[in-house]
Amino acid sequence: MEVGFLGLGIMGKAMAMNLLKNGFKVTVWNRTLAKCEELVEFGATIGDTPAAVVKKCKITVAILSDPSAALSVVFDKDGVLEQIGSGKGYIDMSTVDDDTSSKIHKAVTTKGGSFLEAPVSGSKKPAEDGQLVILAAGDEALYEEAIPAFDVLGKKSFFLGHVGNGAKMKLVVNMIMGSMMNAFSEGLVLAERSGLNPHALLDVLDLGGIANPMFRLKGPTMIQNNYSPAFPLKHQQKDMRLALALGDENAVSMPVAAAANEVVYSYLNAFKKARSMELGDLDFSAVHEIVKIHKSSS
Ligand SMILES: NC(=O)C1=CN([C@@H]2O[C@H](COP(=O)(O)OP(=O)(O)OC[C@H]3O[C@@H](n4cnc5c(N)ncnc54)[C@H](OP(=O)(O)O)[C@@H]3O)[C@@H](O)[C@H]2O)C=CC1
Ligand SMILES: O=CC(=O)O
Repeated sequence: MEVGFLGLGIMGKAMAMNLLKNGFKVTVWNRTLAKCEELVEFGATIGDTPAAVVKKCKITVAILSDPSAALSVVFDKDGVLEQIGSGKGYIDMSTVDDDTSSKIHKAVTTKGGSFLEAPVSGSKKPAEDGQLVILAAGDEALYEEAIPAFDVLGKKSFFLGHVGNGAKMKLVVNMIMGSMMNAFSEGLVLAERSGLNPHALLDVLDLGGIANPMFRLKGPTMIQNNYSPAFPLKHQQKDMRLALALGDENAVSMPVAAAANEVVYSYLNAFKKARSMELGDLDFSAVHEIVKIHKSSS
């Protein structure tokens, strides 16, 4: 199966590599073209533009940073729309809001192509290991056609119905994750400042009812102040922002998520403040630094 792949960031690189290692023919494009070279060593072909990739491949997958990147790759000059058409499928795996996804869906289908949104849950390591959870919605025939690729990329795929449902599911999940990360950071700081060993806290958490892979994976590195990016903080803040907007649209009050994103006691704008301190490219667990700063200054 020949697949086009747009976007070779942390996730895209790992995912495209998995496809190559599993026998797919992959044509890649990335805004910073130099990032394509590494994949060529593993058999990838480079497309000069998104349009060139779509022209060559029956199915093209994209995973890009945010709504504006997702729209730009489709609608700008040399973009996906220039070559999409009957018999071609476009699968956007970026985390975006349902409005963005719907705009892309409308444009692609107006030109006769088929569209699937398929954001993923799971971070750099699950992407490398082919253990993502795929949250697909849109064209069911394209979903069925993409199953061999999804089986390589993920451990489980969900088909959630019409376009927008995948985007919304992903935002709900990441809203919960962002709120949990704030609470976890506060717990680590509270343990340390009250004279407890934070490693003992991790052991206790891991044996109880709130044990989870995120605490297990991130806890030890957070204690070491190591925020090497797997899921960049700037993307987590984008997801909190989009989830809060979804809450607004549906008249759902989300004080915990709002607090995580906007106002938590006196460290206002936890995620936003972290961005302004240029922590945005670090892992989202770097929110821990903000909690620590606040706890020192209060
Ligand atoms: N990292 C993670 O753990 C997870 C991330 N996600 C989501 O997946 C998506 C990608 O994440 P990740 O790989 O971590 O992000 P990265 O920041 O590592 O990569 C972003 C990608 O988007 C491209 N890009 C950004 N702006 C534009 C633009 N205007 N036009 C064209 N291309 C652009 C970048 O190109 P360039 O190289 O030129 O900058 C790069 O390929 C995001 O939506 C994120 O929320 C979902 C699950 C897990
Ligand atoms: O979107 C991030 C993730 O870990 O999932």
